[in-house]
Order: sequence, then structure tokens, then C-alpha cells
Amino acid sequence: MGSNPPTLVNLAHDIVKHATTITNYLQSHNLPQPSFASNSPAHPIPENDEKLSATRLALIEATKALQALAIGPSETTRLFGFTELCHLAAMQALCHFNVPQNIPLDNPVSLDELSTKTKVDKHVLGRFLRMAATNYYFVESKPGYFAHTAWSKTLATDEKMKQCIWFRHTELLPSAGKLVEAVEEYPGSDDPKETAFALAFSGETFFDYKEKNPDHMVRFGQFVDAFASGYVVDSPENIARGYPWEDVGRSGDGLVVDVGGGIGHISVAIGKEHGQLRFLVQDFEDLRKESEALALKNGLVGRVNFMAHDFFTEQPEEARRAGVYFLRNILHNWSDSYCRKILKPLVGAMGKESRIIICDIVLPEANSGMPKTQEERARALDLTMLAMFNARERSLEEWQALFRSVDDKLKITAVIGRPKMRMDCLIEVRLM
Ligand SMILES: C[S@@+](CC[C@H](N)C(=O)[O-])C[C@H]1O[C@@H](n2cnc3c(N)ncnc32)[C@H](O)[C@@H]1O
Repeated sequence: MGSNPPTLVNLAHDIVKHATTITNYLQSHNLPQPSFASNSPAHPIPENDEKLSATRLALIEATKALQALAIGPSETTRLFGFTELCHLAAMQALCHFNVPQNIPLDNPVSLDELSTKTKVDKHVLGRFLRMAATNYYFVESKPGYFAHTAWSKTLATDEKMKQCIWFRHTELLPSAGKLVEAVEEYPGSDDPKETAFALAFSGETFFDYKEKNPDHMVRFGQFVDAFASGYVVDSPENIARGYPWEDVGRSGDGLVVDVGGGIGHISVAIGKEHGQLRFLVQDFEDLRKESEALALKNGLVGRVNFMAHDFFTEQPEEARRAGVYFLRNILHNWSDSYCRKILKPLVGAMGKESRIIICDIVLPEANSGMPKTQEERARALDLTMLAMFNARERSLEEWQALFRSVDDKLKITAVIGRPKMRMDCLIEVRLM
């Protein structure tokens, strides 16, 4: 979609073209134009129109390239990460001291009043706010008075959004800082105990640390919720509509085993759209109550059932020969050797009609044409998996090699990606 060659002028032309398409779409649908004003919507460009979403991505892509060319190589390197790190520190401080909640949604507040309410030194508070304002979070509407923008309002109106900042600052940043040490200390390790995270957090694995620090567990859960509620991750509805689930009921008995399914929110979303399917959500016993409450709330009692099950062990009789073994965001948390330990019991339980469906990222090959902004996010998730778990995102070739190493007959039979899905793909695997 991009201009060739990507010169300043060609990119600027692309930007005008894409911006015009989006502006006209919003106008013709009576939707507000994107703006920094605090009453502007949090998702101004609708996600459900595939062509519009592609234009939005192309616009982001062109602006990223234009900005890189305008700043140039030397300045980019000299300032690398400098402002981003300071933004993260300032934003974490502002969220920690509940500054977004203490600014009225539609009016400015004086720095004096904000300092009294939050008990943060007025001068330090002003410095954090002025840093954040250079990134469109908050605006100094007149000297010494701060108001919300649409950006900062996301933090004021949804407590969960603050955990996106908290996670990056409090868990990812210290872990990322230990990556070099981890690579030197544990060369080639695939052990979840030998990670950058463990080096940063007193030798604990990610989940052991969470168990000992329930506050981190709660915040992490809220972060995942917030992260999954926008453009970045596929919604449960995308998954429910992205795959021909109606075929599952035709062969086998319509049973979907949601392996490591959490409280079963994906099973519920698929179950609401596909009445012929039954679901067995497998996870740790402590999620049973919440899972059963979710099924009850959605009128799916009897069709969405919970079963405590450790996915490293053999499947019990009632979960054998299921139509589907579904694993969403499970295998990317584990290295290949652990993935084999998860997949082997599933292969052992599969009947002739069974399939495994994996919902995870498929990393692009070199020069695949995937927009750089998208690829950047996928690669960032890959490095996050490395730092936190010694795990990884995988390319199609790496997925294929993993399945082959479990069983020669395990073959990828379909990959559903864009435009039906966003970041993740649905990878269908069968014994052939
Ligand atoms: C990243 S979450 C994904 C949850 C769900 N599939 C989703 O897409 O929202 C990983 C899940 O795996 C579960 N899990 C971790 N180890 C497990 C094990 N040994 N057996 C069963 N579930 C496990 C966790 O409790 C958690 O719910």
C-alpha cells in the first residue's frame, strides 16, 4: 500500500490520501472526527469496517516512516528510548498518585488543588504533568491549570487502563533490563525459572511471583483485560465469527475443550453464537466459581462446564475424542519443549474427527508486507515472552516444526488471519 520510493513528499501524499478517506467516511457516517478534546471518543475510527481499518493502518505506517525520515538517523540514535522511558516514569507516577481521577472530566483544575488532593509536591507534580502533556495526556489549559484530553480521560474513566502503564513500568521494564544478563547467564535456556524476569524478581517464575504477591496478580489480570479490549488483541467475538465453528457440530459430538481457558470467556462468546456446541473449560480449580458464574450469567449452564485440569497431564475420558481442543494464548507462554508436553496429551486424546485450534500470533516472514507498526507489536510481544517466560511467538515455519516434533502426522490444515482476525491467527491442526 505504501509509496515507492518512500520519500518525504510521496509519504506526505499518502498521508493526505488516507486521512481524506477516513475523514470522508466519518463525515458520511455522522461520526466525530478524531481530536484531542476530552469529549472525543476513545476509538474514533471504527474497527468493524475492514477497508477503513486497513486505511487507518496505512496512515499510521506512512506517518511513522515520514517522522523517521524527518528526524533522521543520528538524532534517532542519540535520543533512542530517552523520551519513552521518561514518559513511562511520569505516567506511572501520575497513575500511582491517582492524578487522572482527581482532574474533573470536563473542567481544568489548578495545580495547587491537585497537589493538595494527591499529596504530591506541587512542583514535582507539574513536571510529571508537563512531560505527559507533550504526549497528549493532559493539557495545561492556562498556566498552572490542567485538564483532560481524550487520551488522559482513558485513564480517568477506566481503572483497568492504568494497569497497562503499571505492568510496563513495574514488571516489563525491570525484566527487559535483565535480558542481556539472562542471555549470558542461561544461554539457550527454555526453562521458565531461568528468565530475565526471575533475575529481576528474586529468582521467582512469573506465576510463582504472582501467587506470592496477590496485588500483582490482580493488577496483571486487569492489565490483560484492558489490553484485550481494543485494536491490539482479537476480541472473543472475532474468534466466535472468525472460524467455521458450525462444521464442528457436524462431525464428532460438538465438544470444544478450552485448554487453559481461564474462566471460559472465549467459550462463552463462541457458545452464544453456535448453539450446537458444548464446552469444557479446563484450568486451575480456583477459577471454577468465577467460570460457573459466567456461564450462569450468560444462560449457558450445562453447555459451558468447568473442569479442573492440569494441561501437562493426560485428558480424562470425558474430554477424549472432542471435536476441538482449543488453546488461546497458551503456547506462546511456553518454550518448544514445554509446548510438546502440552500437545502430546492432546494428540493422545484426539479421535479421527478431532482438531486442535490454536489462537496465537503467526510472526511474519521477512518482507511479508505486514505493516511495520503491526509487526513491531508482534515482535514486542515475542520479546516480552522471552523476558517473562523464556517463551516465544512463532512464525508459520516454527509452528509447523513444533507440531512435527510432537507427531509426524500432526499437520496445519488452515490458518485464519487477517482480515477476520487482527493480531492473532486461528491455526487449525489435524492428524493426517
Ligand atoms: C494467558 S492465559 C490464557 C487464558 C485463556 N485461554 C484466554 O485466552 O483468555 C493462560 C491460562 O493458562 C492457565 N494455566 C497455566 N498453567 C496451567 C496448567 N498447567 N494447566 C491448566 N491451565 C494452566 C492459566 O491459569 C491461565 O488461565
